[in-house]
Amino acid sequence: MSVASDRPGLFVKTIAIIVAAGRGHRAGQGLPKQYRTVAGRPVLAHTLEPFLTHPGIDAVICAIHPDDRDLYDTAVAGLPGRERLLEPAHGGATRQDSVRLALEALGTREALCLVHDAARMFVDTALLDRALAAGRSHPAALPGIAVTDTMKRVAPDGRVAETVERSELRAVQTPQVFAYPALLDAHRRAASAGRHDFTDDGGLAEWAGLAVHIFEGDVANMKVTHPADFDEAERRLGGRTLVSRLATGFDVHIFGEGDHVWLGGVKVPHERGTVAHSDGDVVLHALTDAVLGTLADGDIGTHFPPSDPQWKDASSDRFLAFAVERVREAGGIVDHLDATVLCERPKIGPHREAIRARIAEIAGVPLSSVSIKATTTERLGFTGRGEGIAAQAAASVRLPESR
Ligand SMILES: Nc1ccn([C@@H]2O[C@H](COP(=O)(O)OP(=O)(O)OP(=O)(O)O)[C@@H](O)[C@H]2O)c(=O)n1
Ligand SMILES: C[C@](O)(CO)[C@H](O)COP(=O)(O)O
Repeated sequence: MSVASDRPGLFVKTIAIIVAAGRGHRAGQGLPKQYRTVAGRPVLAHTLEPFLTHPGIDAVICAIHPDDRDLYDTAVAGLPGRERLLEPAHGGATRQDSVRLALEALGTREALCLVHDAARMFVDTALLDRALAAGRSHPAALPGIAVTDTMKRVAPDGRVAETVERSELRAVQTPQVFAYPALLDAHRRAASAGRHDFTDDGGLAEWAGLAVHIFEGDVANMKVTHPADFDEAERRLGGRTLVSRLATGFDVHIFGEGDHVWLGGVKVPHERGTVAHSDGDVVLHALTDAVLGTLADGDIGTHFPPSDPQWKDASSDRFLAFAVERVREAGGIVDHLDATVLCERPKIGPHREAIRARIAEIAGVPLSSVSIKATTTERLGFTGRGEGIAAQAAASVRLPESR
């Protein structure tokens, strides 16, 4: 595993940094992409396994976002080679910052260092073998693949400025490999120079004056970046296709004594409260049923029976979080949550944005995936008479076809 230090040109240790602190904005939905499930496992677990089980790699460290510790712990639980995984470092605002912070956290000297994107989940042993071989011969080496399309340089107005000679071009991937001290020095210099915008370590190493070499990459080593990449990743790992499902939910609570109601996880002042076993949050209850409906997995009462004293006065956050987690465990993605509140009062408008934000937080979806609407019933019926409050909801998800 380790390489003898007294052999010139070789290294005591080989370490791998997996950068996993990004937010995955381009991937669109839900959790940061490295924690989303593909073929039943988080992307990060797929990515880590070949590194943790490669005989030429001594230790692996991830750079993670400080908010993601629980997701990270879940993703790495039970991985083979787990004992080689170091305590994660906190990443930074850019990929470049995340790499530097992981390098600083290592404090290793005589090391050969691989840097890899958590989002490249198809790295295999052969590519790692090529990376390690290249790293032993060059201070900096990157996997590259020849481009097969004709390349144009394009002006901001869309006009083609020139056709670029493609035989000289390579699309560069990770794992990129470096001598640890040279890479740390290059990162420190770049940060001191106010540069935080290098999209890969190869570019930063080049800027720092290192001789950067290319070795053969792998066309299969894609980076999951856009939503469609997840469908492609699922297809490769088992031929599963995601299909859309839509379901609805409905809930009612009677008004009783109190000075507030809970709506979408937000405490809304009102001259009445709700009579309920839990906190009586009709919005979260209707949404929970809608999400469970997409799985044909019963309803809120199936999983949290009102007869069970442990749910007495329970905050309804956990009901929706549970339902969303069921979708994710099934390898699915929650695409959209929509609810309409039916009541004469309280007025929902002033609380709408707070409710949307709270639901997005509970469900782990972007704000743009949550919609809250409200209507009176023109003084008709129980809501019109102010006897109670109701909510109806819809949820759309994508689930593996086999579900
Ligand atoms: N501040 C950041 C930004 C990115 N990354 C990591 O760098 C890799 C490649 O970046 P990219 O695909 O751009 O990921 P994101 O930044 O998460 O995606 P997006 O740009 O769509 O938000 C990912 O594994 C990502 O987690 C990181 O560790 N720290
Ligand atoms: C490091 C990288 O994967 C090499 O192709 C790429 O530069 C990451 O780019 P992004 O802008 O972070 O998606």
